[in-house]
Amino acid sequence: MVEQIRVQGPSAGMKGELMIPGDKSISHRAVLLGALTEGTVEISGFLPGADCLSSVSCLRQMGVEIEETGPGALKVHGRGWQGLKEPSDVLDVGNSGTTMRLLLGILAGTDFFSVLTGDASIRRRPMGRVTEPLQKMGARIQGRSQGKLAPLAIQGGKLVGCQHLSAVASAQVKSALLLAGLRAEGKTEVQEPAVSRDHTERMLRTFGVEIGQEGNRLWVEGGQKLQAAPVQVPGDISSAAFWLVAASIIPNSSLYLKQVGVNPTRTGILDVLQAMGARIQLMNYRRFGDEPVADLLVESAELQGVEIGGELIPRLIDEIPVLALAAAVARGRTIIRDAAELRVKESDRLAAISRELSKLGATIEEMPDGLIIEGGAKLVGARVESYHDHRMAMTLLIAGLVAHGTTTVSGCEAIPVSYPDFVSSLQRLGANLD
Ligand SMILES: O=C(O)C1=C[C@@H](OP(=O)(O)O)[C@@H](O)[C@H](O)C1
Ligand SMILES: C=C(OP(=O)(O)O)C(=O)O
Repeated sequence: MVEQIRVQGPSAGMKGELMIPGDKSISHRAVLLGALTEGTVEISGFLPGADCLSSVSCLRQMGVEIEETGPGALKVHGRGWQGLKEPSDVLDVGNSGTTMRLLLGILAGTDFFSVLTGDASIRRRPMGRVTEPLQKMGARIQGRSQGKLAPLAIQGGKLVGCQHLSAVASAQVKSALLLAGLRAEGKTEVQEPAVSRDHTERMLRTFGVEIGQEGNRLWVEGGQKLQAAPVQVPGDISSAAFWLVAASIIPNSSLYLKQVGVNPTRTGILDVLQAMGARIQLMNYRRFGDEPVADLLVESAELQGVEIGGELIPRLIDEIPVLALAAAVARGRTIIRDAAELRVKESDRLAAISRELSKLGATIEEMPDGLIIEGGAKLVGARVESYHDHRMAMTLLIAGLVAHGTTTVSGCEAIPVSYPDFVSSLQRLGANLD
């Protein structure tokens, strides 16, 4: 993927059908949890994004055999915790926070030593939210900043079940602690301030694990085994979000997005766009295993500003950059609150989106935990920067489609982290790129 892409705008209406690539969160879990079963997990619709491939390569270093049997088709030969091998070199998670945090939860319950690192962005991201509760369960973890920053060294061993109260609604924290809990003595409980995505719980139940639940509080008893079952990965609503916004804000557009995961812990973007006046229809509602799926038809619409915050935020956390673009061209003001988590993603997404959309003519004020966006901007092309953040790069390319003139987006090499076909899909839909 080239580092820099130029877009000529404004784009004519976008029309057509798109198969949305596999869900990143579910793809990670299919291989990571698949490796913990004692059978063969057949996966279809796996996302070949760089982040998920980092999960695959770390597992292979731990002796897990993962075969590619076709496009998006993998066979994971599970080894159970006992069958995992001490990696003979450092595990590199690349740009993937999900790989690092879920692997920490798994490694805590092994009987060997591992070292985990990643790229410059990963080495800045907070890991104390996972390492501290794992240490409380008995894991021995060391790293920079008193074990809060990667590289991290972890010596697996005997764990004891604990009660954890997470300060953030984070599926990565919740998943790591539940996984460690499966290897701990007794009961492990995790409570989060709001519900985060629940793919781990759904997949663990599919693999035969019993999980207790009362509202935002979950618990597992240690010593449970995972049984292999096939996993069909739905399309990623976080990837569909770019098309939902593009088709809404480019006049005369109509896009049919196939096979999109519509798990209610992920559909905040649909609720908010619909509240803004977007024309989105859900069709052919069905299930892929335990995950709900639908096709989405989106057509251009006049959008209006909204105010969002609270429990909605974890349901659309990764979509906020592209939502900010929709808000910038909508009528009226949008206020986004309670989204300070965006400051500790691949980039500081609150700072990045307000700075870069402002360069295109948007009026955005950054708050410590959100954004105030004055809508009605007439965007004009400029040079913009993605900070090596895949979601920033894709948002800015869509912004370039509505801006008048040339928008030059740098940092596009990050796009394959979550959406390897994004640029070719844009071209197929007629976007003027070079
Ligand atoms: O568990 C997951 O697959 C993810 C959880 C979210 O992160 P947090 O757990 O840090 O909220 C999300 O932003 C990330 O893209 C993927
Ligand atoms: C934050 C993201 O992923 P991760 O935390 O896995 O790096 C993302 O994909 O937007």
